[in-house]
Amino acid sequence: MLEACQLCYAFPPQPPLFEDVSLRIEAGEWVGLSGNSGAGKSTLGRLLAGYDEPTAGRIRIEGERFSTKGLRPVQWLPQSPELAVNPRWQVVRVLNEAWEPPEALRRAFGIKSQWLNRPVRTLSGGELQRICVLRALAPGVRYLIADEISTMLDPITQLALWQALKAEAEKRKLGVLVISHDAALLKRLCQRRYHLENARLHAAEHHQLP
Ligand SMILES: Nc1ncnc2c1ncn2[C@@H]1O[C@H](COP(=O)(O)OP(=O)(O)OP(=O)(O)O)[C@@H](O)[C@H]1O
Repeated sequence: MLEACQLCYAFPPQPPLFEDVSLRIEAGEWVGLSGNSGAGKSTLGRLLAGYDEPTAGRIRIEGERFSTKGLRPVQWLPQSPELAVNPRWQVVRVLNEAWEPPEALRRAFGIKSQWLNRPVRTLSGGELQRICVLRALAPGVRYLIADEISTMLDPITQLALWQALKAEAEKRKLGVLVISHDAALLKRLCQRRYHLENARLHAAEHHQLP
C-alpha cells in the first residue's frame, strides 16, 4: 500500500496548500483525485512520487520509506510530457530508458514503429504522452500518478489508452492515482475518489465499477 499520512505543504509566502492530507492507494487499486485548478493536485502527485518533500507528514510503501534514486517505484506522469523528456533524443531512446517494452505493448498503447527513429520533438503531444506512459511501466514500478494524462487525446485514443493501461495495471497489480477534472472519467475508472479543496482532502462517495 502507498500511504501518505498527515501531509502539510506550502509555497511560502502563499497560505498552505495542504494541511493534514492523508490518503492511501492499495496495490491494484485505482483512486481518483479531483479539485479546482490551483488546488494542489499536481503538487500532491509530485510529493507522492518523491520529487518534493512535504513540510510535515510521511509517505510510505508497505510502511517503509522508499528510494527516489534510480527508478522510482512511484511514477508521476505529468500533463505536459514534453517537460519529462530530452527533446533531442530519438523516440526509441526515450521509450527504452528504463526497460524495453515488448512490441505487443507498444501496439496496445498505439505506438507506431515508424515513430521510433524520429527525434522526440517531432511527435505530437498525444503521441509523446503514450510513449511516456509506456516508459513508466518498467518492472519495479508499483504506483502511477496519472496527472491529466489523457486531456490532449481525442476520445477514441483516450479510451484506447485507458484500456491498455487498465489491462497492464491489473496484470501487475499497479496502484493508480488518476488526477482529472473529468468527473465522469474518474467515476468510470476509480473505485474510490478524493476531492482536494481548501487544503483538505475529502473522500467522495464510494463508487462501484460498472
Ligand atoms: N514552484 C512553485 N512556486 C510557487 N507556487 C507554486 C509552485 N508550483 C505550484 N505553485 C502554486 O501552487 C498552487 C497549486 O499548483 P498545482 O499545479 O499543484 O495545482 P493543480 O490543482 O494541479 O492545478 P491545475 O488543475 O490547474 O493543474 C497553484 O496556485 C500554483 O500557482
